Amino acid sequence: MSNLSSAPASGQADRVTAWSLIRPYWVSEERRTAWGLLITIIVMDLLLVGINARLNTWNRDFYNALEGRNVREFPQLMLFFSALAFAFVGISVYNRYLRQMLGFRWRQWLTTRYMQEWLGDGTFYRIERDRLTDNPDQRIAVDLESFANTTLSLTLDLLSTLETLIWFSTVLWSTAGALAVMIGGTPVQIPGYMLWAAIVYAIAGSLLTNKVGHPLVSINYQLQRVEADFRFGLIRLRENAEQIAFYDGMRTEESTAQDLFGRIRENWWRVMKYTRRYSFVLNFYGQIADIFPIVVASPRYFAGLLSFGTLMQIADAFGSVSESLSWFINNYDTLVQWRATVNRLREFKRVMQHPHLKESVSPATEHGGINLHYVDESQLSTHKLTLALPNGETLTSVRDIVVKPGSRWLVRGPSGSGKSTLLRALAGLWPFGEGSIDAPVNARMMFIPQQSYLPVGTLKAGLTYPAAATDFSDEECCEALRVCRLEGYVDRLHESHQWWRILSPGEQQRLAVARVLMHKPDYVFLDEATSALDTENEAHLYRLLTERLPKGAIVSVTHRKPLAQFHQETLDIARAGEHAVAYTRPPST
Ligand SMILES: Nc1ncnc2c1ncn2[C@@H]1O[C@H](COP(=O)(O)OP(=O)(O)OP(=O)(O)O)[C@@H](O)[C@H]1O
Repeated sequence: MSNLSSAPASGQADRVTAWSLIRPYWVSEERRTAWGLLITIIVMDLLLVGINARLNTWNRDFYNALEGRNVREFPQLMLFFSALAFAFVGISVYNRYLRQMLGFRWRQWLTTRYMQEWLGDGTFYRIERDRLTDNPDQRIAVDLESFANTTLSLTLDLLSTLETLIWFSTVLWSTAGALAVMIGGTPVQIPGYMLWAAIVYAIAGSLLTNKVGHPLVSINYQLQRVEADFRFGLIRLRENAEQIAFYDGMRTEESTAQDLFGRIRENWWRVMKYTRRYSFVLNFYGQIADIFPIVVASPRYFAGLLSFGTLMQIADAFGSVSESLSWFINNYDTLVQWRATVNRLREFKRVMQHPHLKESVSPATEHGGINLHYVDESQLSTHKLTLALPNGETLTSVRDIVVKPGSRWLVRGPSGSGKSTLLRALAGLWPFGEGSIDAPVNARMMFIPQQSYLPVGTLKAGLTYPAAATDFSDEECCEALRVCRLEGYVDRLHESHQWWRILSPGEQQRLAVARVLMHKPDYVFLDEATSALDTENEAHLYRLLTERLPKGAIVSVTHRKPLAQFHQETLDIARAGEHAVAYTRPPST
């Protein structure tokens, strides 16, 4: 039994945290490789920081050698520098290579999982039907990539930054010495004063940057959304190029595209405004950083307590410490984008985990919704079925029907009365309303809409969809094409095209019927599936269906009177309020 309207354990939905997005990969079946790569990268990072630290002492010796015009030590120092530089280059290159490898593996793992979750159990359909979230394609294609790579680089950079901080803090503490100041006439020693100066300097900068740049988080979230909307708008335009050209709708399309772009522009101005503000802070901070340590250390240098080499070493160490402490400032842009990406993925994950969430609070399902039961019977039946819209408004009530194997049903009714919605409910895609449906548990069902979906690929793949092309022989496909009067395409079975652009609507409808003939479902539901065909071709296809699926039930939604001859039962659907309820009557021509 499946109750489509079953409410989720609400409350759990909001528990999607950044950590719950990060964790799964690191405990997955790929964890060994993942941790192996991560640890190798961290070791390399440590080596790089070690080399930098060694260069810091080299700096002191180098400047002291220069100041003392020590020609003998100079070549040795250059040789040592070359060795360090070579090691640094080699480790850096492979460090980056492995980071890219790990980032991609993580993205690949996430993409596979998200695709499974999105496509599984009709979630993608419910998300679109109820408009639960925007642009899921962007979340899978762009946000996951950015999430994996940015999380990785931020974490690794933070780790090596911490190591740099510890290392160079010790250098600063030990080399700069204590500063003697007079407070209220009493001499006071401040040990490791350069370190304190670096800490105060970095904290002040971080607080200021956060204050100035904070609005960028939500602006970036919006920006990603409007960028995706704009891209989607252009894709729709491209997909419907012919129709737009027929309508001569270029002006309207241009203004729609301009409107969408206008929203990007609006957001972009805001991004620029706040970026300008925080760039001021960042640049002032960067400029002062060059001179600040020398100014602070100069009293001890002028007092002769520091050599020139040590002053340079202190300036270098101060730079490293304040740079490490300014990690937050330096990565503010990236952090802002990362948070926006995480928020988008959290929302997407929440919606995927609970695609029924909106249904459970919809007025249309608060009294139970339509219950779809899978029963061990060969017939399909409805009980006290009322179809409604997601907002609870009643569409129509449907008289109880029993669709037996081999029976032929005609569903009729005015446009918008709810005929397609009834098919959606029978397919388990529409929970809004009341009553129940008993569907045969092992029956194979096929729903054929007016315009059938054709995947990208060969004509054969389109014909055998949703089965794989390899599930049917070429002979079976050719035969199905021929009987549906598509013999002209028999030789093109293995050609790959965007077939929905090549085949005429009528040909696409014939292809859909050929698909049905090959799959031989127990139940076939045709929703205006032959509307693009002439009466003779339409009758030919219906004759084929009834002859070749003698035991299959056929349910047709159509406005075409001549089709009545192929059906024995009729279900008339009435709009709510126009007639009391929907009713059945014998077919009439
Ligand atoms: N996802 C949805 N959200 C809100 N309303 C919807 C949704 N899908 C369909 N509707 C509305 O439900 C009503 C019935 O639609 P349905 O497609 O079932 O009509 P129909 O009888 O098949 O019409 P036609 O004969 O024109 O194809 C329409 O008014 C439609 O706008």
